[in-house]
Amino acid sequence: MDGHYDAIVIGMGPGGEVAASRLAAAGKRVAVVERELVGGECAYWACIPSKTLLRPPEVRAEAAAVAGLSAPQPDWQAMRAHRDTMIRHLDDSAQVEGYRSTGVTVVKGSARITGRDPWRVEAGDAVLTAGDVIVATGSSPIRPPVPGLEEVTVWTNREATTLAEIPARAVVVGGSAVGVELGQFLARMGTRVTLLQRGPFLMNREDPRIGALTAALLTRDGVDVRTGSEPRRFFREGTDSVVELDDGARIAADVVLLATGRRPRTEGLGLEEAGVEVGARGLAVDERCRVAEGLWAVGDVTGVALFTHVAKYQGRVVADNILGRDRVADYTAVPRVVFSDPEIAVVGLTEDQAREREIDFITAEVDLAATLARPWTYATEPEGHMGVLADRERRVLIGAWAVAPLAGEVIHTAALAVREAIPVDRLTDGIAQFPTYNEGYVLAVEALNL
Ligand SMILES: Cc1cc2nc3c(=O)[nH]c(=O)nc-3n(C[C@H](O)[C@H](O)[C@H](O)COP(=O)(O)OP(=O)(O)OC[C@H]3O[C@@H](n4cnc5c(N)ncnc54)[C@H](O)[C@@H]3O)c2cc1C
Ligand SMILES: NC(=O)c1ccc[n+]([C@@H]2O[C@H](COP(=O)([O-])OP(=O)(O)OC[C@H]3O[C@@H](n4cnc5c(N)ncnc54)[C@H](O)[C@@H]3O)[C@@H](O)[C@H]2O)c1
Repeated sequence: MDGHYDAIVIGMGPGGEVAASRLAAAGKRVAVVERELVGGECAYWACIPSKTLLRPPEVRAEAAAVAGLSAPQPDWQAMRAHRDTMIRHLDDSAQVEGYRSTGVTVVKGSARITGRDPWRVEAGDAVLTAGDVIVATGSSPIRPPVPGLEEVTVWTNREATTLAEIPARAVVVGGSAVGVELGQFLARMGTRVTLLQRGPFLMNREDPRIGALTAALLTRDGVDVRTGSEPRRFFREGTDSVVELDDGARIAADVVLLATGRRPRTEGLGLEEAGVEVGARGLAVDERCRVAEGLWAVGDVTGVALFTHVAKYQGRVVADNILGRDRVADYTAVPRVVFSDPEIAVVGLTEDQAREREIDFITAEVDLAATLARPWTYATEPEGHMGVLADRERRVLIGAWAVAPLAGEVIHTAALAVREAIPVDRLTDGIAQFPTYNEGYVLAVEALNL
């Protein structure tokens, strides 16, 4: 395994996988180092299990919401078995074999950078050198520094997405993507969920309107949403995990689910020793995802935007640059979708971001049920809201959002408009298929009255 390679990839989540596959396909000698499972957090403990688990309760709720159907009963054993299939029973041997069969050297172990010029990486007994190293080590959950956390039953995304039994009571700490998705899942599976969010709004990276719509959808599913609330201490009482809030209130639960954000996984990589600075947000990269000469980073570890599609995009950017095709990353209009029911989808700038950039902007919102036919053919109690933000001067969309069924699909129409700066006049002249949720965009853009 020792030897010199064209490129070494550290971490084989989605970012590392895309970079490694592209470089290998282009004929480069590639070694990859993975300390857990090839596929990374996304494949085993994040995107894939969570979206797999969310789907049956979503279908159940959809069935209950159309005329003439009654809600099917969830079969937890079958759901769990399918989740286990989707996460490959936490076995990556087929993935490892797949890479080896294409000539990629796969080293299982924790990588450490021990030299530069050429870059030298050690993992277990292996010593590898290469002209290019790509750090793709992802992120770990943040544990809030609250006293007593070690005394209670704590779940991070790992325990929550591989859960074997549905807990009776859960306190979810954090009200953004992880808290909303997993909080809704648990509530729909019968858990009594209390969700604590510091600050006044859920989804606090987005506009407050989205936070309000999110709170409404969770509340409808029975989640006790407490904004402006955070744990002051945790303690155990018998078998209960008790959370004491900053206002003194106490909530007894079976599990405390941490959904409090993530930090870059850079510890133990030997970066500082190699003269590479690591910031609190992650490994700072330039517009080509370069950290230093011959050192690149992709995915969550860069802190740019913690999404699989961004990790994969950065993997493509880095592979192209290493292959001599100069390529600069453009993060305009990255979709941000929370797979709740209904879905929450956002793209482009929030109002605060537009203000910070001193853009003269205008917004409009449409109530989809009040304006479109599709919500009525979709469900007996239709719902859905869609909003747009436009730059008055440039006459283009700079942001859009939807909280509606299929919003995660529909948002790509707006993503294209924002990314390509399609003039508002072209958008209002658009013809969307009748009856679809997509028709909402023409109405929303018209409502801007630009
Ligand atoms: C519950 C949850 C649900 C999510 N759902 C979505 C979703 O639906 N859509 C979406 O776009 N994003 C989602 N995300 C975010 C997504 O999981 C991450 O953005 C994505 O996994 C980042 O990919 P990555 O390649 O940067 O890192 P990771 O997937 O974290 O992979 C990094 C890999 O590096 C390895 N590694 C780390 N250090 C070393 C080392 N020193 N040596 C060797 N190997 C190392 C790790 O073992 C790991 O396999 C979700 C996140 C969570 C927590
Ligand atoms: N569908 C998706 O694409 C998807 C799904 C899940 C996660 N992710 C990604 O994973 C990353 C992690 O998600 P996340 O939701 O854990 O993190 P986040 O950083 O997006 O949100 C954390 C939330 O927890 C709150 N919080 C933090 N500490 C708290 C405390 N002590 N008490 C109460 N509230 C507290 C914050 O105010 C914030 O709203 C995100 O960047 C997200 O993009 C994406």
